[in-house]
Amino acid sequence: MTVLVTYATKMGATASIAAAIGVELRAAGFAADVHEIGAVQAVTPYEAVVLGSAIYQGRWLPEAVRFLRRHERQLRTRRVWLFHSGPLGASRQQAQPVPADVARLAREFGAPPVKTFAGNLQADVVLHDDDLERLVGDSRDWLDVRAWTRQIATTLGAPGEGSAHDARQRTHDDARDHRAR
Ligand SMILES: Cc1cc2nc3c(=O)[nH]c(=O)nc-3n(C[C@H](O)[C@H](O)[C@H](O)COP(=O)(O)O)c2cc1C
Repeated sequence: MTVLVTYATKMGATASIAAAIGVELRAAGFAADVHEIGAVQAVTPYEAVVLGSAIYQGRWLPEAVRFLRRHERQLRTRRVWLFHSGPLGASRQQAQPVPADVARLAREFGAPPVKTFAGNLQADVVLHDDDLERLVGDSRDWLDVRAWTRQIATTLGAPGEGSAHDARQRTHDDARDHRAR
């Protein structure tokens, strides 16, 4: 089974989280492709998708939301996990609200609750902004990232296994989408 791990980032923190998820999935025996969202043409080669975005001003990066919309039909027949990266400093462990557009799509996919990961803020990004300057630093929690990924691996089951019914359903839906284009 190959898992797609894809992400939207402005400053790289979410990219490193996605890379760590890929490493952990491979350690669990899965094939995992890790790509920035703009580099992904199709989700059809994948049985499961893990997608994350950085949060800015309470919202996901627009390319992440566009991706979810563009691939909505295919994602409905795949296992989907979503995460976002944001909180810093003293609030780093606080789960962040899921933007309404993302929450609606997550429901469509039957995805589990969106996971919040703590983020990273580099000093050069926030020069002359006193509020943000106080939050500068790397709050990322690699143990949290690994633990969440292990749960995904457990849910996906042993590598190579997969419901034949699920696979048939995906093939059927993908073929229908292809004809509809
Ligand atoms: C201008 C600005 C706005 C931000 N807004 C939020 C926010 O609303 N919620 C949040 O949790 N984090 C917020 N953050 C923190 C970033 O999400 C965090 O630094 C994240 O890890 C950056 O990810 P990236 O490096 O992948 O772009 C903000 C950071 C900046 C610089």
